[in-house]
Amino acid sequence: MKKILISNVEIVTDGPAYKKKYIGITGNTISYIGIKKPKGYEDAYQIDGTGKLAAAGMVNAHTHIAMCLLRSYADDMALMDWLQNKVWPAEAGLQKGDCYVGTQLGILEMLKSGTTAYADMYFFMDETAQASQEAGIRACLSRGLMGDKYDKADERLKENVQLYKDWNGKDDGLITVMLGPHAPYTCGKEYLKLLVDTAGELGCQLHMHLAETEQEVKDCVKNFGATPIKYADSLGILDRGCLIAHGVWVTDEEMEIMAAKKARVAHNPQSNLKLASGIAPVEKMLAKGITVGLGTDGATSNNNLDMLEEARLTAMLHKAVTYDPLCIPAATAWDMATYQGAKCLGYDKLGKLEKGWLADIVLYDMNKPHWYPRNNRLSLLVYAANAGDADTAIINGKVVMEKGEVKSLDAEKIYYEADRVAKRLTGK
Ligand SMILES: CSC[C@H]1O[C@@H](n2cnc3c(O)ncnc32)[C@H](O)[C@@H]1O
Ligand SMILES: [Zn+2]
Repeated sequence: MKKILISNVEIVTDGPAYKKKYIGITGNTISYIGIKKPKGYEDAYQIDGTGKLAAAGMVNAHTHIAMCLLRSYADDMALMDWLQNKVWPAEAGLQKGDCYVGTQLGILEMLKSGTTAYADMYFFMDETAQASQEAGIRACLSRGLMGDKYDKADERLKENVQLYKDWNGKDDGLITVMLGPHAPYTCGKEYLKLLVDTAGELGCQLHMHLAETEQEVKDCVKNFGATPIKYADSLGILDRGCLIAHGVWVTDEEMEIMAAKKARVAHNPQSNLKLASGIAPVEKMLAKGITVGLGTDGATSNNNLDMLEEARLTAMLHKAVTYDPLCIPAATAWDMATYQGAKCLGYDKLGKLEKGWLADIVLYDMNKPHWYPRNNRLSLLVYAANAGDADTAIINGKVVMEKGEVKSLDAEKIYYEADRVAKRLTGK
C-alpha cells in the first residue's frame, strides 16, 4: 500500500504548546501521528513540513461549483430577483462541457484555499463528477431537481438516479451521490414525495435548500399550510436523511425537530448576507446538538469559494448578533469548517487529524508576516490566515497539490476556457 510521511510539521492546536511532529499515511488513512520518527516509512513519499501547519482539509458543505462561470455577473440583488432575472436565464444557456470547465475552475480555487471536499447541487453533474475524479477531490454530488408531478420518467430525476448508479462510492468512496430537490418553491408536493420514495429505493439522502428567506417561509405556509422545515418533515424528507442548505428562518420548535431527525445544516453566511436573506440562528442549532457545517453557496452569490472566509465570518458574525464575544469561538468555527462539514456529507471518520481517520490533510505555509507571533495556531488559522497560505493538499491519501501547484489541473487552460464559456452565457 502507498505511504506518505510528513516530517517536522506543526499540528493545529488551540493554545501555545506544540511539538513538531510526524504524520504517517498508509493508503487512504492516517496511520501515525507522533513526535518520534516512525519505522516502516523509509520508502514512503516524503514531504518536508518545516514551517508548515497541518490541519484537516476543509469541507464546503454547500455549493454549486460550476456557478463560478457566473461570478461577478449578478450582484447586489435579493434571492428571487437574482434567480429569476439573472441566474436562471443565464443557466438556460448551459451546454455540454460548460460545467466541466466551471467545476475545474471551482476545484482549483477550493484546493488552493484549503478545501478538500464539497457538497454540490447543479446541472450536468456527470461532468462535475468527472472533473472531481480527475482532480482527486472528495465530492458529494446531487443533480438539482425542480418539478411538479409524481412522474418516474422525469428526465432530471432519471439523471440523478443514473448519477447515483454511476458514481456513488466511486474511487474508494471519494465520490458519493444524494438526490437534490432544489427548494419548496420549485418542487411540487407530489414531486417531493416521488423524490423521497426514490431516495428510499436507492438508500440515499437528500440535499435541499430550505428556509433560506422569510418570503420562502410565507409562501410555503400560504401554499402548503406549513413552514419549510415542517413541510419537508411531513413529506418524510428529514426521516430520509437531509442536508439542509441555509436554515436561516427556523423557529426553536423546528430546530428541535431538526435535532431529533438528525438533519444537518450547511450554514452559508456570506451568501446569506450578500443576498440579504438573513442570519441563521447557528448558536442555537449548535446548542441543540444539530450538526452545522459551513458552505460558500455558489460563487455567483458569494463571490468566491474561500472557506477560510466562511470560518472567520462565522466566528465573528454570531458574536455581533448575540452581543456575546464567547459565541462560536475559533475552535467551534474550525470544527464546523472541517468535522461537522464532513458529517454533513455523511462521513464518520473525516475532518480531524487522528490516527485511523481518512487522510484529507492541508499544510499551510506559515512563513508569512500574518503568521507571527504564534501564540495560538488555531486562532491564526481562523482569524489571520488567508487562502493563499494553503501549500499542500492530500486527499484520501493522495497528494493532489504541492507547493501551491494542483497536480492534475492546467490553470492557464482553465482560465481561458472559463472566460470563453462565461462570455457565451452572459453575453458580456
Ligand atoms: C437546480 S440546480 C441548483 C439551482 O440553485 C440555484 N441557486 C444558487 N444559489 C441558490 C440559493 O442561494 N438559493 C436557491 N437557489 C440557488 C442555482 O442557480 C441553480 O439554478
Ligand atoms: Zn445553494
